[in-house]
Amino acid sequence: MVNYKDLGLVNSREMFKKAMEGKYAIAAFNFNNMEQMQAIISAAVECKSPVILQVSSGARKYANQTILRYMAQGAVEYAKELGLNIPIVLHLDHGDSFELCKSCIDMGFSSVMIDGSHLSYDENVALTRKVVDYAHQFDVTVEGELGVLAGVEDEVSAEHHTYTRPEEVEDFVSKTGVDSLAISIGTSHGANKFKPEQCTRNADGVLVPPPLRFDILKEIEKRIPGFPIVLHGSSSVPQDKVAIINKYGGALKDAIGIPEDQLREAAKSAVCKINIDSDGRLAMTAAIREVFALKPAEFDPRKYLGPARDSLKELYKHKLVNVLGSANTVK
Ligand SMILES: O=C(CO)COP(=O)(O)O
Ligand SMILES: O=C[C@H](O)COP(=O)(O)O
Ligand SMILES: [Zn+2]
Ligand SMILES: [Zn+2]
Repeated sequence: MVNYKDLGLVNSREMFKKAMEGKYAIAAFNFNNMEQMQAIISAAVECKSPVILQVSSGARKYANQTILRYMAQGAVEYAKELGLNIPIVLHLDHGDSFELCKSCIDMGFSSVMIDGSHLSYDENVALTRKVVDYAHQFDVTVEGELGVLAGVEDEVSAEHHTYTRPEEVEDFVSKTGVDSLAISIGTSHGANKFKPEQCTRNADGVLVPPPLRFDILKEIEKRIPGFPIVLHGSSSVPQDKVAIINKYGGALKDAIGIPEDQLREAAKSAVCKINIDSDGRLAMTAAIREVFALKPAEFDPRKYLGPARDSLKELYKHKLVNVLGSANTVK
């Protein structure tokens, strides 16, 4: 048994409280390897921002949960070495069982998500409550979810959005005791968030996605005032990265994300945590493809993972400074 407090990590409670008061959001960036972790931490330190290191089920399979936990522990030391002791949360993304959440809590995660959104309402409440009861003994914070994102939610695939029903949130929050709530208002995972036929085109012929359902968010805020809300599937799918990938042999078709203006607006509301994974994947892939295309004689992984890490760091800094607004909140 390891408690996150002994590793220098923090839970999300204080972070979300400040984000709510300061009208900004905390970035939760997914990581699977050293370069991603370094890019996240160095960006957050330079921006004087708190940050959430997020571990998905795919990351656990790819990199191993224990290794990722040690990397997060290393991240705390790394931040100090870079010159600022920023608050860092180690969070389990889309936990799908009590056992998985327990194993993360027992090995030093400071926050977990239990995603019961695909279950019946009553089953979701019961599972989430069970995780909260365990987690709170160790002061670990818990994110629950109501509503299903379109596309692929880990192994759970949903054909259509099932938007969060505002009339359920009060009951869910009070029965489960969760610390934050992920909702569905039109975002989805991956780099193809909308089909072209769902979009309109602007004067330049560029696809414009349908707006997020801010009306649902407002209704939720009214029913649970001051309660931290989480937005999954919040990559913006930068078109310059998509263009570089396709220029150098990639085949991304109709890639489209959530416009940054809408995330900026969300960050000012009760949305305290915004999840971004796909944008980092695009930044890394674009940088690596470019090196492969322009320097075909390179075979030292550091010669392409290095530029990928630099590009990731720039992307993360942009998110913290220009989109989520969490920069300069750590003294
Ligand atoms: O929600 C996410 C992780 O839980 C990531 O969403 P994106 O695929 O939009 O980056
Ligand atoms: O929630 C989805 C995340 O973007 C990560 O998914 P993953 O399991 O492929 O790492
Ligand atoms: Zn879900
Ligand atoms: Zn997600």
